[in-house]
Amino acid sequence: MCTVEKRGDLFILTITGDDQHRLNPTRIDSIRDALARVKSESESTSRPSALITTARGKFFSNGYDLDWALSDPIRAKLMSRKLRLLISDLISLPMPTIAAVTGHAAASGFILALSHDYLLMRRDRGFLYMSELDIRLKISSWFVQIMKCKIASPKVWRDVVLKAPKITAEMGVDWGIVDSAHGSVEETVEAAVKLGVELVKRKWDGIIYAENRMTVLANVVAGLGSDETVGDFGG
Ligand SMILES: CCCCCCCCCCCCC/C=C/C(=O)SCCNC(=O)CCNC(=O)[C@H](O)C(C)(C)COP(=O)(O)OP(=O)(O)OC[C@H]1O[C@@H](n2cnc3c(N)ncnc32)[C@H](O)[C@@H]1OP(=O)(O)O
Repeated sequence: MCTVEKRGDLFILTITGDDQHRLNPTRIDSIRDALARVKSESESTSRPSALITTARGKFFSNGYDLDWALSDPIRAKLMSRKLRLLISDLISLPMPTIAAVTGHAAASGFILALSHDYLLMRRDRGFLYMSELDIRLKISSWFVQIMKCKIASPKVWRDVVLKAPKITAEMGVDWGIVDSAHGSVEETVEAAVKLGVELVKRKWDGIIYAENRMTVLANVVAGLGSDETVGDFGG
């Protein structure tokens, strides 16, 4: 499901498996467990660190596991609640976070990538794709909150949700979604490591870093807990 490698002061969380890395409770729990290990280790050493999240294979994450969820509304609510807990873990993590997107990231998989402080992406393979319109699902209101906090342009919000484009890394850089595009999986991860090392050099206090991130993302934090998001079945 996922592994965590310590490389110097960096934690590299890799979503594993040759499937689509669909977000169901089992996979979400495994990522949350990995984040809990990262948090606890960083607190025990009290050394500044940074998290890089990447994935093996063709997919970063192809979004919710709808096959699992569609059989029962309770399952959909559970999946949504667990994803909101995972995003909350990321937003409150006491270190900088970098998504090294080396494959497709669709809908909640896109949101998982976007919920990192930085989003680096492979140029030749992989789409960021908010697919709800194409698959006849109502987008979650809290997804839009995250997009509005992370992407500057209302025209981009409109296009991402109401045109459901398959966004490449280069398009993502142009639209202000992706921080940088890279030639291969290796180059994307290498660039993420380089960025992580630079950020760790600043020796910020992790608690203060997390508090400031949550202040910047206050609207997202508020949306993660509200029952409204669960009620609208928007995840
Ligand atoms: C009773 C229950 C009540 C309701 C229950 C509700 C459920 C929950 C509540 C609702 C929540 C709302 C919010 C929803 C959240 C979700 O997560 S829902 C799930 C969303 N997931 C999806 O919809 C999946 C979307 N993914 C896809 O459509 C595809 O997997 C893909 C991402 C488009 C990839 O397609 P695929 O064909 O597999 O891709 P490839 O073969 O890799 O590539 C296709 C061609 O494109 C070329 N290519 C790939 N990357 C690039 C690139 N970067 N640049 C250029 N070209 C690229 C690739 O080479 C292929 O080209 P060809 O070889 O020529 O075909």
